[in-house]
Amino acid sequence: MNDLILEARHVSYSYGSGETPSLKDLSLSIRRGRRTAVMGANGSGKSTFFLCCNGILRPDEGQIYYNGQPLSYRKKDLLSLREKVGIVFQDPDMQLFCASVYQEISFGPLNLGLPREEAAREVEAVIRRLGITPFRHRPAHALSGGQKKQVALADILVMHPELLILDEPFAALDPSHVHIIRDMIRDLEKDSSPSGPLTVVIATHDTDFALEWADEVILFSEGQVLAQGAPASVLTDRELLARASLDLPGVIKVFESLQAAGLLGADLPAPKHLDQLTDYIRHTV
Ligand SMILES: Nc1ncnc2c1ncn2[C@@H]1O[C@H](COP(=O)(O)OP(=O)(O)OP(=O)(O)O)[C@@H](O)[C@H]1O
Repeated sequence: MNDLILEARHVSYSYGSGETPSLKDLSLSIRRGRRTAVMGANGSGKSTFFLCCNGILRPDEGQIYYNGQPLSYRKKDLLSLREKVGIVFQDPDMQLFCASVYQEISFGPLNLGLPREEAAREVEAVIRRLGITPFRHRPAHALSGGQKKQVALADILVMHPELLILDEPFAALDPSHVHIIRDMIRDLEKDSSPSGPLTVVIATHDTDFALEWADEVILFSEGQVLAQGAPASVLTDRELLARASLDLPGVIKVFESLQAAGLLGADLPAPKHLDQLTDYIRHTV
């Protein structure tokens, strides 16, 4: 099986003739089963790239490859691609259109032709798993922003995608809903589809989350890839972060100031999260 689930080669895209291109000769690769964080300033092209990944947008130039094959834009092939590549949009209102939460989550499996009983089993399982039971019969438009995000994720997970793209899943959430969505994301590690482990791509501005969660980070700037690599190297590079309008992770700021004060060894590797930093301190004092 191809190690790369998705690859973009020299992709350019403009929303209209005469518009500044939103993607400019962009090339990147996403490895199967790896957790990838896509980061960059507002307007750097992340959402536009995602829309190219499931064929909603077609590049003006260049090519997207899925499982080693160039995307085909025939209707039948696009429907099949969209079963495999699920996008949870930044704004859940772009995604939710059925009368009730239950109908909303059932729509995909029924539309796919799953027998009613099997579809109901799948829907019940995802409703339980994502804690949607208390509002399962409410109309989607009457939910809070956090609840809508839970339903939007359920909508996609019930389809068992191979590649799951979450576009800024924490945007506009209060801290308790950020926790709920973070726990859901951690729980996704158990998921797999018949063709292998689930690959998750998340667009976020939260460098602490990316440092802890991701295996790989891709930085976007002005429609191009500025850097792609391990979180511990990309997210500790102040110059790269400044060019992508991102902050140094908080845990790295504290780590570096403890090193500068001589309280932690200069040779310690960057911690991935607070617990690791706490361990360093415990072993030093
Ligand atoms: N529907 C559209 N029509 C015209 N231009 C658009 C459209 N959507 C996005 N753009 C432009 O394309 C560029 C890239 O936008 P995009 O939404 O892909 O960036 P982003 O990195 O996802 O930003 P954000 O972090 O704010 O979500 C921006 O200049 C934006 O104004």
